[in-house]
Amino acid sequence: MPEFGPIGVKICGLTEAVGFDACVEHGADWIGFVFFERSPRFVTPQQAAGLTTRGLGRASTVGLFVHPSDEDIARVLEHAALDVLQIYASEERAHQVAQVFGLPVWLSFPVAGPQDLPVSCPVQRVLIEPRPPKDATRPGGNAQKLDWSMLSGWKPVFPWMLAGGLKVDNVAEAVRITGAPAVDVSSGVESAPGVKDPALIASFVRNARQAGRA
Ligand SMILES: O=C(O)c1ccccc1NCC(=O)[C@H](O)[C@H](O)COP(=O)(O)O
Repeated sequence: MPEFGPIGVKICGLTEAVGFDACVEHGADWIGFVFFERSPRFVTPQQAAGLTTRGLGRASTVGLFVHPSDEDIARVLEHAALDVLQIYASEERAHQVAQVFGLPVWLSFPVAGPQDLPVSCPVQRVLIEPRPPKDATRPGGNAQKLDWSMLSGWKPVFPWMLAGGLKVDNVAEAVRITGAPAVDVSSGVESAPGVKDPALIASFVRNARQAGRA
């Protein structure tokens, strides 16, 4: 798998070949698939498998699961080759998933205030995301932005990624303020929920990379 450069870029919630191919062409480090049925970005294991084969060896694939059982994950892995499991669950459950499947696990940390920022990394990487509103129908992918200033004094020594409300025109500022080593976007590179826009993907990757070099 490619090593990521100054800043890692993940594009999440791919549902179709046009968007997937744009991620590969423009050099995204990770491409994410959402296995959460209530999401507009939901894909079946078979759909994900069809897409992952298009980018073999050129980008890592990430499967996103919300409070999954082992069977939920196993059902997907029967079809789709995933490099990383990103989960919304407790730290204990994330650790268990890593042991059961032997794959790198990333855990989402919903953050409402500085008290929610993790002090250690229970798995391979943590995702720092805004805590969703109470009436949200999903725990992420809501185009909701974190108050980045909250992270300015937070200096983790473990791998992490910034997510939530990132866009072509704010990713550089987000990286500058937070010092994020990697960024994750979904809504910000879409023309409609679940439909990725190749031009926005290209600009997002370029702007994130430039920010990482600054
Ligand atoms: O995207 C979804 O529909 C989704 C459903 C359930 C859990 C998480 C989900 N998305 C998470 C993400 O795609 C990423 O965290 C993303 O970077 C943040 O989303 P966005 O604010 O839309 O860029």
